[in-house]
Amino acid sequence: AQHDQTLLEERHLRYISPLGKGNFGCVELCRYDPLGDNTGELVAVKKLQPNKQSTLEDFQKEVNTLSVLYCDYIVKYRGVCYSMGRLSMSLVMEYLPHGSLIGYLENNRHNVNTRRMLLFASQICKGMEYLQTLRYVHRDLAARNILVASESLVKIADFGLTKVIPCNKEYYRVTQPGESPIFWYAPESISESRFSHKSDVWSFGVVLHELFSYCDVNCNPKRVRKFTRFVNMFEQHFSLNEWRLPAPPNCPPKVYSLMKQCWAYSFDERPCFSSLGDQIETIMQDERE
Ligand SMILES: CC(C)(Nc1nc(-c2c[nH]c3ncc(Cl)cc23)ncc1F)C(=O)NCC(F)(F)F
Repeated sequence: AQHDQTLLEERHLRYISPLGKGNFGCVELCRYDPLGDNTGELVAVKKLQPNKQSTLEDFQKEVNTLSVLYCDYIVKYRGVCYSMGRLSMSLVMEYLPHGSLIGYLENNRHNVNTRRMLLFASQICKGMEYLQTLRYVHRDLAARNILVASESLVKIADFGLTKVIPCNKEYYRVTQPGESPIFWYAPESISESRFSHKSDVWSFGVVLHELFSYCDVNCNPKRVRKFTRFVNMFEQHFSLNEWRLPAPPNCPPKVYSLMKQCWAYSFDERPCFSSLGDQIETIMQDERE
């Protein structure tokens, strides 16, 4: 698809407040207000600061990725904005007022029930299924990268680490793995830096666990950064004694079994996103009765 290079003018971007730090840069809440009368749209602006980790072409790839994605369950791209004579660029996305899933679940614990979690899980599944049709591997699927659009709609965001799988292969091998959020990584991603749709499925299992534990940090360890000396400990944990996260409190057994399917040690035993979506729909039916 032709990359949609919607060019937005920096002079119409009104800074409002900081939103957070993502992969490759900070993200700010702005209003894109060409009429100058405050009727413009609120947007999330990801400013790239080229540094040792990320270059302009990394950022251009993220823009190209997001600009061809049209899906209800993926954060919408609004355009790019160049400043300082194209020396720095910003990725402009729709602003979702409820923020990331982590904050939302922590603040709305009481009124998010099993059915709502299953609805969110099925939407993330559909978004991942769509990504897969374009041969994209997200590589950073985690509750912190899911945005809440409304109390009944979530969207996948932060495509800074997303890669396209080459046509003649079923996986993507990362050459210089930077800091890696290994708690969400499949074993083959930790030990061989190998990423595929099936490693995204592993991460989806972790997102399911985060969802059903209301992203309660006591239910899962903090973000552990990859230190090579821990790698083999993690690997033997996963394969030999089948170490897996315990079921979150009050998690329906059928949902925990979904998580365990996603955490199959060998990636070809893990379900695909369409099968996961079907299984979630079935569990939703049972929950409705
Ligand atoms: C780095 C950044 C800013 N972090 C946060 N964004 C938003 C946040 C709140 N509303 C938003 N609308 C759009 C976007 Cl791209 C972000 C937000 N809220 C809290 C954040 F920490 C982010 O991009 N996180 C990944 C994402 F949550 F988007 F998956």
